[in-house]
Amino acid sequence: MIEFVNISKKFQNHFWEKNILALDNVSFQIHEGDLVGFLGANGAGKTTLIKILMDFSRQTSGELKFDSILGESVLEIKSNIGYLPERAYLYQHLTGREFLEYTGSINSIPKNDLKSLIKKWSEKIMIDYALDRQIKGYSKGMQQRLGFISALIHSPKFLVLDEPLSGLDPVGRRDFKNILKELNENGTTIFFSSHIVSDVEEICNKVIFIEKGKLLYDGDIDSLILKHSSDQYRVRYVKGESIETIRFEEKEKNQILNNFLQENVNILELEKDKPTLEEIIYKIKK
Ligand SMILES: Nc1ncnc2c1ncn2[C@@H]1O[C@H](COP(=O)(O)OP(=O)(O)OP(=O)(O)O)[C@@H](O)[C@H]1O
Repeated sequence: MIEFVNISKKFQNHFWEKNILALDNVSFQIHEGDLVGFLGANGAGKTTLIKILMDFSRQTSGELKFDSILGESVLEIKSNIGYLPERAYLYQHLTGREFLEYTGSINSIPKNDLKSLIKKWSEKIMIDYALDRQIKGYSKGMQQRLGFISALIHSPKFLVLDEPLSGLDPVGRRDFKNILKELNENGTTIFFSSHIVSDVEEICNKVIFIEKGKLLYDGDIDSLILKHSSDQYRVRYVKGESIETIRFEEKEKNQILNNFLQENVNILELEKDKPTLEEIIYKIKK
């Protein structure tokens, strides 16, 4: 659907300053139906790449390819993409409703549809109670919710979100993650940046990981975890008043489980001892 081919981006603000290589030969693809988490530390190059994707900034070299599912012309492609920037600028003097009416009209949503879409999304994203207040009185999380609606109100095929979960409380983060999952299940391709590995592990099927402008991993989360899994099993069981955990190799499995059965041990959990995505990312970085 979208392919980044050897994308590099250099910044040089003044001729006497050293170049900053914000992206270094980055190549990967986003396929239709993907829910992709774009991970990287502060300054890794996430926003730079997203700005190139959104055509707000030009790469120094490399190519960005869109396939025809998103449209033939630049205008059509843009109309099929919803975008939430890292720091969305929302017109502070407008009310939430006026702002959504404005974003809906620039996305050519008919007036009648727009009214019901604003109602549906503001209720779902739980900002309906503040729609008639001026945005300047909104908290950071409330502005994030409004920005999120403005990115998706025109039902784009592809959603690009720069740090959509920042500024939200734990309940808000959970709601947003559920909505992202639901949108993806209903066919929207989603690409979002984050610092929080566990959020990405929880909802994404694919991860792109960059460090100092270089791509370190691009692919499926499940196969990455499997690749880094050991041959060990982990069992949690009840022993007296406490819960114990032991680890053992594949070849010891039958013997240990037989022993547990004979002794009537209460097993709470038995699974392959696999690392979390966070542990793997930490390993890849080193
Ligand atoms: N306009 C610019 N001029 C000069 N350097 C820039 C510019 N924009 C970004 N950079 C540099 O490019 C590098 C990548 O920045 P970028 O904002 O893409 O990182 P990020 O991964 O989005 O970070 P964060 O998670 O902190 O938002 C940084 O070293 C940054 O200082």
